[in-house]
Amino acid sequence: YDNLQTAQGTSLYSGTVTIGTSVSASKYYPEDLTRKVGTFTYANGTSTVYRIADTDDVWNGSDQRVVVDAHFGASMVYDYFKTVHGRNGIDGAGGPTAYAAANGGAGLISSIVRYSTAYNNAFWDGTKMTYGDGDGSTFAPLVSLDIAAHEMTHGVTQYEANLTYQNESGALNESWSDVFGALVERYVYGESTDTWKIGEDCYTPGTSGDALRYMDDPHDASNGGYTSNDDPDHYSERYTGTSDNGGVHINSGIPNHAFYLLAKGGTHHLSGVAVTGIGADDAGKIWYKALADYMTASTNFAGARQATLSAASALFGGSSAQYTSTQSAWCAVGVG
Ligand SMILES: Cc1cc(C(=O)NCC(F)(F)F)no1
Ligand SMILES: [Ca+2]
Ligand SMILES: [Zn+2]
Repeated sequence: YDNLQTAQGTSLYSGTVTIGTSVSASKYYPEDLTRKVGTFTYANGTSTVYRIADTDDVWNGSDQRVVVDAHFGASMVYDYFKTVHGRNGIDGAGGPTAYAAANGGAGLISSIVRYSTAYNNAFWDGTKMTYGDGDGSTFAPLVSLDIAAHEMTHGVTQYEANLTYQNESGALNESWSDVFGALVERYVYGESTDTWKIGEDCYTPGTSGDALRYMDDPHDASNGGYTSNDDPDHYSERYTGTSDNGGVHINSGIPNHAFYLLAKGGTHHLSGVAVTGIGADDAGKIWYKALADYMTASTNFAGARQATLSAASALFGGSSAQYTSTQSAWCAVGVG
């Protein structure tokens, strides 16, 4: 929601849009032909998708807020990967765009809002982004920037390592999405304590200060410690059951915390291992290169440690502070 003002103040989406072969006059669509990013909507509670239009390009209707935020989010995710990592879109080639092309728009990386009814989730389905409105209690509409980046990073992972979505490789898949969710939010709004919270802008709208996950403190000790947000932050605490695809949203706390310690430094509350922070920019470069060049579908936590060490060595050298801190970050969380 916090992006609506941007749309009201300026013509964030302006001008005519090429629709198929003809150009429509003075009708405004949230379709950015430069970034190849477009946002569509489900008709309330149906499975019919349509292109939402506006006549004056001020998107302040009650059903337009989620469109603005989803489109803003996708645009910022595109800009982050292009500007920071030199990656063009989700698939690395300015796409995938087939979905929109097949549904009446130009070829665009598509986001769809208002999925289902009171749907407390968001997801990348292999070709496009989809957001629920939330039930208004557990979630407000799930169009917050870190969630958009989290989900669209599942797309990036799919075209790169394609980490199998279960057990340790699945927890890495989830963690890499949380990491780039945090990094995109930091890229747009600057670093703050919210950077390391996931979903804080849409989780429990009736409660301030909480979040879906906490990279700086997966156990969420601030909330009385071992609570509903009780995710592990050390390998010795990993979940080994079968729910949640083998704990993919639970064990993600372990690599999430490794990334946090690498970026910000600190001493692990359980292992007592101290990590000298290298900053989120260099940590993000290591994490991206590991995903793109060294990780595969079956990579586990030990493999992720090795992949990030290989990336740190390639980027900064095997005796660099970045390499040494990558070693200690994984050691702090009990991996390697
Ligand atoms: C349990 C559980 C957590 C998630 C989750 O993280 N979803 C992505 C988000 F965008 F909705 F946050 N899904 O099931
Ligand atoms: Ca956040
Ligand atoms: Zn996810």
